[in-house]
Amino acid sequence: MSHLGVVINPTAGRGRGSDVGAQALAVLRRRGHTVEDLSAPSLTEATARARHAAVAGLDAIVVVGGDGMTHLGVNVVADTDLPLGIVPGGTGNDIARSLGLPHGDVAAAVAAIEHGLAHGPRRIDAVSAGPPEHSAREWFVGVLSCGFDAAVNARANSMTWPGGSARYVRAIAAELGRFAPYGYRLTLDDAVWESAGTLVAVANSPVFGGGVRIAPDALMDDGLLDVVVAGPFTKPGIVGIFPGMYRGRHLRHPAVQVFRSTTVLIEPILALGAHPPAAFADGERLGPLPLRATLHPAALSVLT
Ligand SMILES: Nc1ncnc2c1ncn2[C@@H]1O[C@H](COP(=O)(O)OP(=O)(O)OP(=O)(O)O)[C@@H](O)[C@H]1O
Repeated sequence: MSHLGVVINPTAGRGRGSDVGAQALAVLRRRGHTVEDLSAPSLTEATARARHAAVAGLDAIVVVGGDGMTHLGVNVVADTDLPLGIVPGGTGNDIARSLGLPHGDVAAAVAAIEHGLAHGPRRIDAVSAGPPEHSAREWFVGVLSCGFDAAVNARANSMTWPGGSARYVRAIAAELGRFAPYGYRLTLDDAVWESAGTLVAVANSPVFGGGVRIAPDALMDDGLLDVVVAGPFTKPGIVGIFPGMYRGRHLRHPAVQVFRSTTVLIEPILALGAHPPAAFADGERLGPLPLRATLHPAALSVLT
């Protein structure tokens, strides 16, 4: 039996997180594991508690929630041998889905964790990102984005009403109203893309934003980032391309390109367009450009 540190986000999945978390604790304890509840009132405090516990002889950290909680777990265990278990309880759960983890079924999620504990974790790539001139880095495993969707995300987070997906509809409308193409320079392993653009997504996994297949061919264990860039769309152009993105159809558009690279430096070029919005990674705010993202092969152990 294992010694597990569990971090629950009670607010995940529009408030379902605390129920899913209570179920996860009960199932894990019933299965004979020693469980330490490391949850806290905020993401920052939960991260600090998990970091503290991680060095005290746990067999794994288990997060309960959405992509934000996976992001927390990744930032605790990346580049160590401590494995990460995920009980999906978020709204989108894009990373858990990309890993093929069961969602909506706590017992099945716990079975996947136990399978990983018994047979050894799966190693996947993780990405570190931060300002090029500083050593401070944050990890992610999903998608970093610093285009139109990041502006929408930031705006939705600043709104107090309405709730749920209606908030995103309102945020999209507001951001479309003020949209002008952004100016970017991307320096990749063997290419430079310098252009006005609408979207830049640095993808380790294929899906973000609650089911948008932004980089359909991205693999989490191929040692490469899929860097998706979109040229300067008009406002109707953005509206037109969006529905097809759930199926990855945007890649057929001549203004959309995908680069593969192990590292990417993203800089704002104001001579080419507006200042791009601050980046989000795994759905969490990362910070303003310039940013460098570097892929670390097999840097994360996940229980699947
Ligand atoms: N007690 C808490 N512990 C951890 N995170 C919390 C807590 N309270 C609020 N949060 C916030 O929850 C957000 C992460 O939510 P999470 O991703 O787990 O669920 P979700 O948004 O419903 O799912 P998804 O991202 O998959 O759509 C973070 O931005 C964090 O600030």
